[in-house]
Amino acid sequence: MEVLNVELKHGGYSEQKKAVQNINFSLSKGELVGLIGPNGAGKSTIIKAIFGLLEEANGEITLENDSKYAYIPEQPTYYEELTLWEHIELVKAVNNIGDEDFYERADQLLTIFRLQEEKHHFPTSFSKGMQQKLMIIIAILVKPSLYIVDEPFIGLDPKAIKDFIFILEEERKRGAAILMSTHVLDTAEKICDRFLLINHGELIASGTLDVIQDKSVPNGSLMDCFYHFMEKKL
Ligand SMILES: Nc1ncnc2c1ncn2[C@@H]1O[C@H](COP(=O)(O)OP(=O)(O)OP(=O)(O)O)[C@@H](O)[C@H]1O
Repeated sequence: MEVLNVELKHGGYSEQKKAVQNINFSLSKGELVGLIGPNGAGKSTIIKAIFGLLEEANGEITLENDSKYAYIPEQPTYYEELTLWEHIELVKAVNNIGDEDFYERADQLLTIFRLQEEKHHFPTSFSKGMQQKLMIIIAILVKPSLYIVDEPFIGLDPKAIKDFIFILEEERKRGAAILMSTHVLDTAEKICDRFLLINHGELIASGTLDVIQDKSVPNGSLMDCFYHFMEKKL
């Protein structure tokens, strides 16, 4: 069953210049799909199009009925005047989450990500990695059907990356679909079911690693395949 369907004819930041075109893909329940491509390829533009935040867009984005989505941005955004715990309270109120185990889950996540001692501190005093963890925690608490995650692996320490990957696995078992943009190809290769390779604003290859290898470097790593496509396009 599809959680997200993207049929983007073109999109960009002005009428004259299209940043992305002919981007068609969908995400099924429980799938983790990697959005891969070099700097400036159009990954963030596609994410903006999904959220309806693009100045110029032509196409159709369909989200499964009544499904909640959560965005984990690369650059953390937070309220300076709220503590970590107040952010958690805000997520509960805004999303009308009545789960009895909400606070228990929140506490578990604070323990996993080693933020218990900072529970009542303001995120302005946090490191970038700690702020990223706050973004991750509040996204998970929403129990979304769809996660859109922008470069989670730069900034998080190795333990946090391991814990985050484990939690994503659990979320997938619950049925959540995940679209993840990343440059960390060795990790993407290990955890993603499928890949969408973007270059110069177009979807140049998509599918499982096997399918991508068949079109580029047989038995190659995702990195080998990526280089192959980049060289071909230059
Ligand atoms: N706010 C903006 N205004 C005008 N053009 C933009 C804007 N943001 C991005 N672009 C252009 O759109 C194209 C795609 O950029 P995008 O940010 O989607 O790339 P990306 O794949 O996310 O890159 P990165 O890996 O560096 O994050 C680029 O040519 C970029 O210059």
